[in-house]
Amino acid sequence: MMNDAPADSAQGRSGQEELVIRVRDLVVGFGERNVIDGMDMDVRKGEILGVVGPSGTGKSVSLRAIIGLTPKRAGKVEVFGVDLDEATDEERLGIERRWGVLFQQGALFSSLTVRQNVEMPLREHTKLSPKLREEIARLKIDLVGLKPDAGDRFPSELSGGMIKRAALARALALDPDIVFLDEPTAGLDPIGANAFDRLIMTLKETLGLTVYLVTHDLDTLTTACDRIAALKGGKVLAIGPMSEMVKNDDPWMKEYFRGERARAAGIGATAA
Ligand SMILES: Nc1ncnc2c1ncn2[C@@H]1O[C@H](COP(=O)(O)OP(=O)(O)OP(=O)(O)O)[C@@H](O)[C@H]1O
Repeated sequence: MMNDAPADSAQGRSGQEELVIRVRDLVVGFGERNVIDGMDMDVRKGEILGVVGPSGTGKSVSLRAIIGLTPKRAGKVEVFGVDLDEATDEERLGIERRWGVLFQQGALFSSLTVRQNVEMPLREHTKLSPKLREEIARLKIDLVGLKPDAGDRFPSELSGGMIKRAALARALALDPDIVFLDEPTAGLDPIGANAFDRLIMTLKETLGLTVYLVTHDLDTLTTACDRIAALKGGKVLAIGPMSEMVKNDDPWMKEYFRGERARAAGIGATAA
């Protein structure tokens, strides 16, 4: 199979990429069912890792389990070399400050303006003055390509693309090293989705972000992702660049990466 050899430590061995997230034997379930059932995953520093898989296979659950929003039944999650189960409250908080999350549908507070939404993590995690918080929120709103007046608007007054950008601005509020994005281009038209992909790539390049990106979007996978992790049956079926994905003979992988939609997106031409 095409799984990359796991590195020995979160620091990485010499000559290997540095890992920022290291997941081993992760099990997450609800009721009698384990949705994630023995998942291993390495996320390298500075990469955009696209996470794909059949609907309901546990992509969002994997994201939520890594950040601790959904409890795991077994396994280990290390972020920046720290085992989150063994971290002190202080260490854990320190790590939480180093990641930002964009949930599906943006999940902005509807009663707050965009600027107040972006300020929220700064209120929770810092003692900055209101003036400084507001200034930082303005900068983040600008960074994601929204006009300054968008800051005064409420989420209900924004287009789908603007909501995603506003949610991204909030995810970037604390200058994170990692961002978790759950289907950021879902519901956007192709032009809006493409612009969002470019924004993520620019932020990765300029800010050195590591990105865990759950998506169904073949264009995003081709344009933005350095590597792809395909989940199936609660495990990582394959992880690697697109050039490896298109050669995988698993039936779902074949259909997804070499089927009609993939061909329309210009993928598959590189398949053997
Ligand atoms: N809080 C929960 N309680 C019970 N079941 C849940 C919960 N959260 C997720 N699930 C179940 O876990 C499975 C995986 O859900 P998840 O949202 O991770 O899928 P996904 O791979 O992201 O799918 P999609 O591509 O359709 O968004 C689904 O069957 C879902 O119903």
